[in-house]
Order: sequence, then C-alpha cells, then structure tokens
Amino acid sequence: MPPTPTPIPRFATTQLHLLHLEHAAEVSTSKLASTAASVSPQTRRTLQATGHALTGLILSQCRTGLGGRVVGEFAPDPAVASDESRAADGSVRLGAHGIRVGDVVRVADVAGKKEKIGKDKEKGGEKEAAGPEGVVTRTGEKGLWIAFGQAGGGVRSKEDDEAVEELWGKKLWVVKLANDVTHRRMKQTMEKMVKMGETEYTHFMRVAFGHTSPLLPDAEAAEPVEFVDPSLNDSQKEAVRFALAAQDIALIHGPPGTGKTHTLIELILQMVLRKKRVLVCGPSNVSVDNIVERLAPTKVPVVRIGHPARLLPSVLDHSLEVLTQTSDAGGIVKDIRKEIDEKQASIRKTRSGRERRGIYDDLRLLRKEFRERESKCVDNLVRESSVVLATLHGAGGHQLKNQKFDVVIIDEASQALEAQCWISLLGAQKVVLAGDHLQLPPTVKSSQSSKEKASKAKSEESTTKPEEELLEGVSLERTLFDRLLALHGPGIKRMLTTQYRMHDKIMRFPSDELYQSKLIAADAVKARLLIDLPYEVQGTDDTQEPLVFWDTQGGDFPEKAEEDDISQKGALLGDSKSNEMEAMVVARHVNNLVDAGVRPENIAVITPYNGQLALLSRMLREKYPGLELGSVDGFQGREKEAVVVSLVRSNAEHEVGFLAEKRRLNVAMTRPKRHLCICGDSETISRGSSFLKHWMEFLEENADLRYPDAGDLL
Ligand SMILES: Nc1ncnc2c1ncn2[C@@H]1O[C@H](COP(=O)(O)OP(=O)(O)OP(=O)(O)O)[C@@H](O)[C@H]1O
Repeated sequence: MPPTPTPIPRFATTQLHLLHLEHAAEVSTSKLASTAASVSPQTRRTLQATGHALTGLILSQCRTGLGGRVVGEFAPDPAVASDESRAADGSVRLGAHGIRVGDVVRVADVAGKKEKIGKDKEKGGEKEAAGPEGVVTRTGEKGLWIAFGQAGGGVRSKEDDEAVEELWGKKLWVVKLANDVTHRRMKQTMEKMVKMGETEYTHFMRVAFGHTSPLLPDAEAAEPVEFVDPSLNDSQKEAVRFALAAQDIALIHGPPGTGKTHTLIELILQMVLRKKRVLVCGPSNVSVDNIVERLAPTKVPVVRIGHPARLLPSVLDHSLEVLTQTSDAGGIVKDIRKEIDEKQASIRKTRSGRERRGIYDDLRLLRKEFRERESKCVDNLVRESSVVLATLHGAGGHQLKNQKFDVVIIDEASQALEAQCWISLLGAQKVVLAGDHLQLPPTVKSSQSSKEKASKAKSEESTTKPEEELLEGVSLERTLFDRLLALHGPGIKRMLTTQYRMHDKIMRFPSDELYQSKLIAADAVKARLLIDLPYEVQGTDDTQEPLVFWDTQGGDFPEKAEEDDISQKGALLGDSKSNEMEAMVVARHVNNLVDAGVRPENIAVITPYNGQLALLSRMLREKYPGLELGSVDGFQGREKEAVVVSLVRSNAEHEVGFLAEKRRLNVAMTRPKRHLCICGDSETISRGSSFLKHWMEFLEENADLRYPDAGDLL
C-alpha cells in the first residue's frame, strides 16, 4: 500500500514556524550578541569570568590569511594589564578566558557607540556600530588570532577590511556570538520548499514525503562487490551492498559501537569505484572530519568545505581553502593575493585621506578580480573531486551551488534536525542516511510549553501561521531518519549487528530491549574486564565485574529539587534534581576503582541531571582532574573503559522525570567498554515505565547487586 502523502509546502511551513520558535529560545539564552558594544566594564568582566568574553586587548598585527581573509592578532593591552599577568621579562600574558578556536566572535571597542545598536540592525548597520565579526583561528598566551569575514565561509568584504582597520589604536574586547549560519540556511531551505511547484520536486523528495514509494533495488548496481576492506563483518557488508543497490533511499542503522563510520568509508570507496560523485555530510564539523581523516589514507581525491578554523588540523590539507593555495589550480590566485597584501600594508603608512581612499578603490578592484579567480579555482577543485565533504549547513554555501552529486550520504543523521538535512538534499537523487534512532535526537531548546507560550504571545505576529496551515505531528525532535522509517518501514534499512565496544553483559539489556536481541559482542571485547587493562590493575570485586548495581532503595537516599537557574534551563533539563547521598555512593565507587589501579582518565561519571552533575563535580573534580564528568546527553557518541551512572530519582511518588526517555538511558548504558556501574533507587525507577521495570529486573538478576548503607557513608 502506498504511504499517505504529506503536502511539502505545509510541512515546510510548519518547520519554519517551529524553527522560528527554536531560534527565539536560543537567542533568549544568549543575548550577548546584541549587547556587545553597550556593556559596562563590570559586565565585561563577568562575561570574561563566565567564558563568554575576553577584555583588555589591542590589535597588534594584521595579515592576509586563508581564503584571502584579514587575520588580526590581538594582544593584551599593556596599559591595563594587571601585575600578575606580567611575566618576568616584562611581556604581558592573557588571563584565563573561555574563548576557543572555532568560536564566532565580535571585536568591539570598549568605548562602543551604544545608540547605533539595534536601530541600525535592520539596515545591516550593526557591524559598523558593534565591530567586525570573525572566527578565532588560534589562541595562545600572548594573544588571539581572528579571521574576519563571514563565519560560514566566503571571501572577505570591503566592510570587513575597513572595520578591522578602524580597530588600530583602540582598547578592545572580544565577545562570543551565537552562530546564526545554520539557522539561516535551514530557513532559506524551508522557504524554498514552501515555494516549489509540484513539477520541481525531485523523485527523492516525492519518496521522502510519501508521494511515491521507493524504487526496487537495482541488484546489478551492487554486483560484484569486491570489498576494499576485507575485515568488514557480514552485517557491514550487507549494509554496503544494500546501499549500493538502493535507487533512492537507504538507511544504515548503527547501534552503539557497531562501526557505522567504518562501513560508510567502504561505501564511499565503492561508490567512487563506480564513478559516482558523492557528497558526504554530517551535523557537526567533528562528524565530517572523522570521515575525512579516514578517507585521507585511501588517496581518493576529497575536498572538505568549511572554515579552516573549525576543521581538525589533520584534515586541513584537504580543505578547499588550503587546496586553493597549494594545488596547481591555486596558482592563479596567488599573485593577486600578494598584491592585496602589499596594498593593505601601505594603508597604514598613508596619512592623507585622499590617498587612502585611492588605495581602497584599488583594493576593491583587486578583490573583485580575486573573487572571480578564486571562484573559478574553487569550482575546478570541487568539480575534480569525487568526494566532497561538508557539514549539513556548509552544504548550503556558495561553493556547492551548481554542483551535482549522484549520492548524498549523511552520517549521524539521527542527530540532525530534518530541516538541516534538507539543506543538502534539495537536489539529491539518491540518499544514504546513517544513524541510530534509538539514541537521543538533536537537542531542541524550545520545549513544548515554551512553544505554546511563545505562540500565544506571538499570535499577532506575521510569523505565526494560522492553525490550518500547520501540520499535526511535525516536531523538531522528529528526525528525517525516524520519519522515513515510519513512512516506508524497515525494508529501507539495514542494521549493523556486531558491536566492538561493550562487554557482553553490558550489551545484553539494550540489545534485548531495543535492538531485538540482534547485537553480538565481537570476540575481542565480549569478555574484557578492567583487570585486563594494559597496565597494572588489581583484581577486586569491581575490576573483575562488568556490571554493578548500587541499589539505594528504602528511602535513605532521597532526591532534592534544585533551584531552576539559567544554566539548567540552558541545558534543557527544566527543574533539575540532585541526590547528595547517591553522589556519595558514586564517589566511593570511583575511589574504589582508582584504588584498584584504574586510571581516572579511563573512568567517566555521567548523570541525566545537571544539578547532580554540579554536585558530583564539586566532590570529584579536584581530587581526580583526569576523571570525566558529564551529562548523559553530552556523552552521546563517546566511550570509556568504566562508566558510573547516577540516576538521581528517589521519591515516594515514584516520579522519574526524563529517565522515562529510553533513548537517554540507552545512551547512558552503552558508553562503557569494560565496566558499568549504575547507582539508583530501584523502587522509584521500576515504576517509571515498562522499560525501566524490565531494566531494574534485569539488573537485579544479572548485575553484582549491592545495597549501600547510608550510615556508613556519612
Ligand atoms: N569489521 C570490523 N572489524 C574489527 N573492528 C571493527 C570493525 N568495524 C568496526 N570496528 C571497530 O569498532 C570501533 C567503532 O567503529 P567506528 O569508529 O567505525 O564506529 P562509529 O560509527 O564511529 O561509532 P559507532 O558505531 O559507535 O557509531 C572502532 O574501534 C573500529 O575499529
């Protein structure tokens, strides 16, 4: 039976509405951008203390960097430096700050012109008023390097140059900005989809919205498959064959530790062998770089699109911007770059305003020429590459405007918003999505209640659509991966089944409960214990046991509601909870592991509640600097030899809050390799859902069960 078709314009209209609310929620948590130039010295210092800003700077150097951008070096201002920041030789060091490579920042004059901000925003005058924006490319003790120009890529503009020129001799500070590029590109894509006529829909779009069913696989397209990597396991080989034969859509379902990326590398190589052009995308820079790194040794020509400051150093050689300089094709832009640099340098030596204006005019012409040549060079480089890699939002950049690909592959697709995926998919003929819809979907800030509030408050505004235009059942959390699976059924997917991370006992429950008992632990990992680590670890009850459950049932380990402060809202955990007694159980378990010889850097403590995370950090961070402490959500995609999970909830009402989300618990319990320790109250938790009930029963039967004594801990 054909699936029920979804009208594409209504789908896109609904997405636009939801994206608007989401953006509003994001902006309200980081108002920094709009206030950058109008803050008091006190606020600047607070922003610096909280890792959002860096103050007391001057511009000390300027040069032309990658992609023809102006790169400015910002050094501590000796006039305002404190005594402790002065080294013995008199040089000044930067104080502690939270600005990192890859951050999008604005450089502002501390004597900023307040009145212009906001009013001029609509007219695009914001930049001149507030200072130029750029991306941090390097940070060091002596300064900070910032590349100016659009954060999403592209060549610098005249405004950037002039705005940077204006910074000389001023007292400056740097403030982190929210990165708007992704939001803008999603919005543009959805707007395009609203306007498209039926005849413009590609076959893939029609499949994705249920206007037609996927075509039958073309078995010949896959045969014969001579695997480049013969070590692939059977489920991985089957996934590669399936994705090669698919004509429009294939999903590769990769549960934790099953080698999804490994499989995608083989798939990409097979496609290149079949003379296909492939675009590979992921929601984050790291997800894309991970693939570039693994493709690099294969010598297949690849190009990575994206701002060099945001790429891993190991993939820079494949970045479009570096190739523009190093490849033969790059020769044509080299000379002109030199000329621009020389002109640029001469500006500072020129005192006369007229001469300066003359130089700016020359620069404008040179830059136009530069852009034309660079764009030709970029076009050639991209056209000659069989594999192009970019983040999903990067795929919406000008470099890919007229490029056609035979296949678009999206890794970590169940971590991407659907609107984000469509940035790369509007022209796609065939699409392969890899992910695991049974782990957490992308983080969405606009929760249901705030959505309702916002839509009430904004009901007068034009952005709010009449109810009849919006589609029921569309939410940002629902990913394309999920939707396609629900629409066309499991026939469009293949699952990877051998996992290379967890001990068999750790894997058993998630496998049985979520992956239809299909997971198999690879021989190399299925019996690995902490005692087998490649350094000396004593044999104890903990180091010889893969699964421990500290059951705090009985009411002596009660949870406590935390004040609902901004940091918790920001992390979307609503009114957070903590549990001090349980934290002590966690701390004791960590102590025992470390005493037995397990290195703190091989241990992670994770919890779903930020309130608990703060508490655990206070107890453990100083004692064990190498120990990793994090939220469950933040630990997705990661692994550790030993993982201690603090479940927190313990109350007479048997409320479990968002422990009820099985995808969150799935992430929590599938992070460890050799040892999983759960701390929690089985009485409260088993009443939360049938999944939780099964889990508690499983732990009682299979884990090394222990009952902590509250008196002992105090
Ligand atoms: N066929 C295989 N034989 C041996 N080891 C494998 C195989 N496939 C994957 N692995 C190993 O499994 C681990 C996870 O693989 P990989 O990094 O490709 O997975 P991923 O997709 O990044 O992670 P995940 O599967 O958790 O999403 C790696 O250490 C990898 O070397």
